[in-house]
Amino acid sequence: MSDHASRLAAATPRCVLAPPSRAAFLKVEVHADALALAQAAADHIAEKAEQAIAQRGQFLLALSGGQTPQAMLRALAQAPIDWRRVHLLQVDERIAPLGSVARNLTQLEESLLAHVRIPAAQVHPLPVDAADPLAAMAGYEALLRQLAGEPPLLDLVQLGLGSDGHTASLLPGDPALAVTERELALSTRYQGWRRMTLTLPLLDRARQVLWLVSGADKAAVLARFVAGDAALPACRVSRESALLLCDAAAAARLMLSPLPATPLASLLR
Ligand SMILES: O=C1O[C@H](COP(=O)(O)O)[C@@H](O)[C@H](O)[C@H]1O
Repeated sequence: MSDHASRLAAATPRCVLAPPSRAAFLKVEVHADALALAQAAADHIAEKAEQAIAQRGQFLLALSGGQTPQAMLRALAQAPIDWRRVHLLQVDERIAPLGSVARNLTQLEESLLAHVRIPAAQVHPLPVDAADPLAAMAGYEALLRQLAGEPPLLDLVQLGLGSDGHTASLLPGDPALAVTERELALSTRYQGWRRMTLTLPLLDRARQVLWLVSGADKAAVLARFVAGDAALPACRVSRESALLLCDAAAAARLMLSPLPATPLASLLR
């Protein structure tokens, strides 16, 4: 861990505001390491689940794939969540065979679904196995409207940040980034697979977007993301209801300001 990162973690400035401009303000929490980050993310999701269930009777949660969420999924499996009231959706998925290690669903099943009592009918994998993916996508959009209203509004969407600045399967230069009239889109081939992804309007509408970023290999792209580098697909996602959780290694290149105990802090809650 760099000196800057250790100081950041040691001082435990868990809540910080990342400038550069008011419009780009992002609430950030830095945690000491990947394990602390995973636990914090699981605790946060459990808290949001409790609130949503108390207020609306259900919790609509969309989870990303990749390596970063794995520890969080294991922590989530131990969290006090009423899974009977949860609907679980995927943020994105590779068009790969069922059970393949390339599928985000495979890891979701191993790390979370095998350990919690969520009714099978409330797990909604993206329909990448369909013979006609476009028709299946329309069906999934209808399901979203049925569960989450018109237009659909998810309670919490957890997003990751790829080293190239992609998030979900919204990839640099991909036409799926420009889709505004649909809730789902297909990407071009990327690292061997075409993918299905939630689109920007659906992500932007979520009651909360929870970013999860871990590891020194993400420090450079995270600094660009926090600074609002418009070249990154991840920077296209609204920050209005966003919270970024990262570990100190990923935060090593961030310049952050402590969240003041002023009216501004309450505005951001
Ligand atoms: O390809 C993907 O990568 C991103 C980032 O994954 P990470 O392990 O580097 O955090 C992920 O958010 C997305 O769901 C996944 O399909």
